Amino acid sequence: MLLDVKGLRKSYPGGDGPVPVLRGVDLSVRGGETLALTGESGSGKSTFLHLVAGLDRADAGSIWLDGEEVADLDDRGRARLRRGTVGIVFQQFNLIPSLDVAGNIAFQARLAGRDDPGRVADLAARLGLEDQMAKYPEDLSGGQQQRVAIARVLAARPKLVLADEPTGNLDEATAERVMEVMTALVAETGAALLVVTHSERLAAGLSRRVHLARGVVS
Ligand SMILES: Nc1ncnc2c1ncn2[C@@H]1O[C@H](COP(=O)(O)OP(=O)(O)OP(=O)(O)O)[C@@H](O)[C@H]1O
Repeated sequence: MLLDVKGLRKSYPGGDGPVPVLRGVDLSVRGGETLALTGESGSGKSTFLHLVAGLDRADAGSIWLDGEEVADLDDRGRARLRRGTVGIVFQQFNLIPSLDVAGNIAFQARLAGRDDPGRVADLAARLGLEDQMAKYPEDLSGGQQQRVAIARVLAARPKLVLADEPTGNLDEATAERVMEVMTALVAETGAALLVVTHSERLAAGLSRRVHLARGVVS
């Protein structure tokens, strides 16, 4: 099993004490699987992705990712996990403003020691970014920034790709093309893909569907 989550709990502080968001989430994902994670706004989808990527700590439960317990890792171990094992496409893209598109796409792959200019060029072409390579993030549209964020993660060849509404800023045709590229590329590398989405259409194109409600996944 690539990802094995058990009994995951997370609360945030609230005025009247901690507010539980995740109340015991269980989820197992094999390499090669593509999943849609649905759930109402505020149900905890982003919280879940951040915990799996080691960006935040859970209150209880376990996250086994590629044979390692994420909670047991120190900062260096988490950094290593984010460099090589798991890649996350953030809702807000989080591109590096001082790097051009080519630099942004290659950045994570370089950190992971998987720098491959051919792959960067191929990803850029497949995501329709080939004419934007010398531009900086501030000169891109929202949809272009979103595609750079996707290319950056895929360039590093992580075993698990997490994506938070990765087509939220794209028109339907572009969204469809981007999802095709994402699923094709994870299939090529045997990776798994977990996509947060509100789109029925997008969810229908993936191999499994899970729903987060009342703090649990079903
Ligand atoms: N850092 C934080 N501090 C306090 N509360 C938080 C924090 N992050 C998230 N929350 C709360 O936790 C709940 C879940 O938030 P989360 O962003 O995980 O939901 P989501 O399902 O991803 O929502 P959306 O679909 O709108 O992006 C929300 O009620 C949110 O207000």
